[in-house]
Amino acid sequence: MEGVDHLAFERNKAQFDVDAMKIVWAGSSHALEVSDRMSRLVASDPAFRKDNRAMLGRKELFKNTLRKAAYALKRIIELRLSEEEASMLRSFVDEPAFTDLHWGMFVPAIKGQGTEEQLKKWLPLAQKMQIIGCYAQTELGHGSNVQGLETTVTFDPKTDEFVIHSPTLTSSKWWPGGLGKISTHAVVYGRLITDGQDHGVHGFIVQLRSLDDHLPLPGITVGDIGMKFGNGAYNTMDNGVLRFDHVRIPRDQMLMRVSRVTREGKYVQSNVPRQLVYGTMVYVRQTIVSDASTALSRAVCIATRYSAVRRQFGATGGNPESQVIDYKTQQARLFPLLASAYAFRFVGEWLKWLYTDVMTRLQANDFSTLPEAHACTAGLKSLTTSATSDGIEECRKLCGGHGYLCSSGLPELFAVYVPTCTYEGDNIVLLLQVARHLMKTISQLGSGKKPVGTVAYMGRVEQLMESRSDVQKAEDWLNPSAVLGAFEARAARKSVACAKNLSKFSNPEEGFLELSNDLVEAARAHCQLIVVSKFIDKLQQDIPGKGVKQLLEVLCSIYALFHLHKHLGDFLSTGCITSKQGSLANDQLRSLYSQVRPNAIGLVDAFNYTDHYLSSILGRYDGNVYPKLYEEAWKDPLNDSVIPDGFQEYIRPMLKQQLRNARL
Ligand SMILES: CCCCCCCC/C=C\CCCCCC(=O)SCCNC(=O)CCNC(=O)[C@H](O)C(C)(C)COP(=O)(O)OP(=O)(O)OC[C@H]1O[C@@H](n2cnc3c(N)ncnc32)[C@H](O)[C@@H]1OP(=O)(O)O
Ligand SMILES: Cc1cc2nc3c(=O)[nH]c(=O)nc-3n(C[C@H](O)[C@H](O)[C@H](O)COP(=O)(O)OP(=O)(O)OC[C@H]3O[C@@H](n4cnc5c(N)ncnc54)[C@H](O)[C@@H]3O)c2cc1C
Repeated sequence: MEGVDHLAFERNKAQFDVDAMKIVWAGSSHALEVSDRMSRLVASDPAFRKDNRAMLGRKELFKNTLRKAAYALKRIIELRLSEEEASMLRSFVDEPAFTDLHWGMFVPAIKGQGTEEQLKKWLPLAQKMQIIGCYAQTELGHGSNVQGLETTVTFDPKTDEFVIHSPTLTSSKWWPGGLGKISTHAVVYGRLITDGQDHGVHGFIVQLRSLDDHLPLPGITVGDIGMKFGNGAYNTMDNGVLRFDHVRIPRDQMLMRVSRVTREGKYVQSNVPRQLVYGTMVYVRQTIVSDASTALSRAVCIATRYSAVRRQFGATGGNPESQVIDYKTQQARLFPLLASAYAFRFVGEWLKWLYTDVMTRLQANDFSTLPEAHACTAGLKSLTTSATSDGIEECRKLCGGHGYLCSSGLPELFAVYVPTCTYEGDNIVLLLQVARHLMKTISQLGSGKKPVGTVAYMGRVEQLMESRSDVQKAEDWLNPSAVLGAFEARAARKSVACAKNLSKFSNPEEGFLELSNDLVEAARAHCQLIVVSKFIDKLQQDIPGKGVKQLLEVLCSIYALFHLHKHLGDFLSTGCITSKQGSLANDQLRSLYSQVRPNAIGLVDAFNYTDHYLSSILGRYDGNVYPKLYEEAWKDPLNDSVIPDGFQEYIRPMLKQQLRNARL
């Protein structure tokens, strides 16, 4: 039935102010107003239709993406949208495109690594999209190991130019988004060589294609690397391959904030740490954490609404069957994901603050918080993207068979999302970076250096090695200090155990390789502690709205106790809690799930997603699932004709032959 809200009875159950929660989710009333306006603008414009993506072939799909990108820019200019509004509009278009890399990496790379002069020259061109850029770092043979890149950039003092060359097949740039077909320019990373000396990896602005006819410039071979996972999905992006054959660029196209090459060919390092060459990755990892909460909340919104619509078993006395959301097993799978979506939102907010703070300090030549920023962005990127990818897949299963249909929105969401576990740093490689930071922190404890920021708890390591949880009844686990105490003790003990084992190796690098599994686990425990503690910090703020804070407290406890239950082995084997306390946490979880149940639909409504953005029949706001699923099936091109192409050609003769054989 059109126009009827099939979920109204669920919405009436909410015990909190959903509109106030929308503001908390968006970050502020202003952010909510802008995102609401931009999402409706996109949803109401047929040019941004996206329900046919899975049916399109690669070329059609790609052309469609280019049309949308050009149209989005036209609308941004016509409507005189601010930078904030434009960025929101692009995100609600919801289609991976070359513009993600242009705005998300090319522009930030120039901003972060360019000199004032370079910013003046390149930023206006990029911001007006008079040039389109990408981020060309990864090579066919080298991705994680950035120091291992092979592309050479050799200074030629005779002409005051750099010569860029791809000396081997494995040095071909491979993967950069937007590179394959569209970018006119790239920030290319290669080994800087002056006077025969290799100075390691640096970034350079390189023009790839003519601004007149879009053909590759001399010496450049460039193309798309081919179809990727899933139909539609990330295939709207032209991930590319690029080779250089002694391509020349002017000296002033080296990004020279960190170090520079003089006219005479002298390599000069500034006082800025060389790791700033990796700055763009830190920036993007930070944004990926907030995006994780968006992707997970989309999947959770679909699975929650559908779980309230779907009924199986339990029809008694003429009553309808039970809503599957009432099954405790469904709640125990779904509600921790709902809690994780909120947890990632708040840790993402905090990480944005940390990043902004580091940037302000860098301007004042204070580089002291850079290692913390690197460890936090790397670790939280890893933790949140792995949990979100697994969470989207769990949401698909929570929707039963219908979750496997493209019209559920979940297969495409998963296919688009899952490479976040790999790009911008493989998740295991990044956790190993966190582990290095933890081991370094522990090794410096003896020197009197006080750990600060997210490793400050290591300063209390002696106390944490001895501490015992004082939880005696299930409700004690609602106390934030009980939860924090357990998570801090577990993280500290896992790191200390690694440090002790490492000290047994005469060669620390050998030890690091040998113990890498334990180190990854220690890093994960540390990152979970950060998420829990930032959720708790968020709850210290003034949060207005009837029942909003109380419900967030419930979600915070669910996030923490779910992970305590999931990693019970860790908590028990490190002796942080007893098995009795572990089972009390589980008892408390059951009660928390019951508190979420009447509020579940309200909590996903608070994400304020339009049906266009969700792109899911199962997650429709009005819950009118079955008639729409039925309608949608008939739209499949296979149903255009009663008898499909190929039947007369292959199946009819086969049937006839089989019938003939049977008669013989
Ligand atoms: C649905 C519609 C919307 C669509 C949404 C799509 C979203 C669009 C956005 C993006 C699209 C996708 C973008 C993907 C782009 C990419 O993938 S770009 C390529 C990214 N590549 C990587 O991330 C490579 C990973 N590897 C590394 O980062 C590093 O090489 C490493 C961290 C593994 C370090 O290797 P190592 O060789 O050990 O390090 P060194 O270089 O020797 O340096 C060691 C010291 O430097 C410190 N350090 C390392 N990284 C950083 C950093 N980033 N910042 C600060 N410091 C850093 C490290 O801690 C060491 O310090 P110490 O010496 O003090 O121990
Ligand atoms: C969709 C997509 C978009 C991308 N976009 C861009 C882009 O715009 N620009 C760009 O430059 N790049 C881009 N990339 C490349 C991406 O950044 C790399 O693929 C990523 O950094 C992982 O590196 P890799 O492929 O070399 O993986 P590998 O390092 O080869 O990983 C393979 C396996 O080895 C393991 N491994 C590697 N090193 C270690 C270690 N030290 N210890 C333990 N295990 C290890 C990994 O965990 C993994 O299991 C993109 C990739 C994808 C998939």
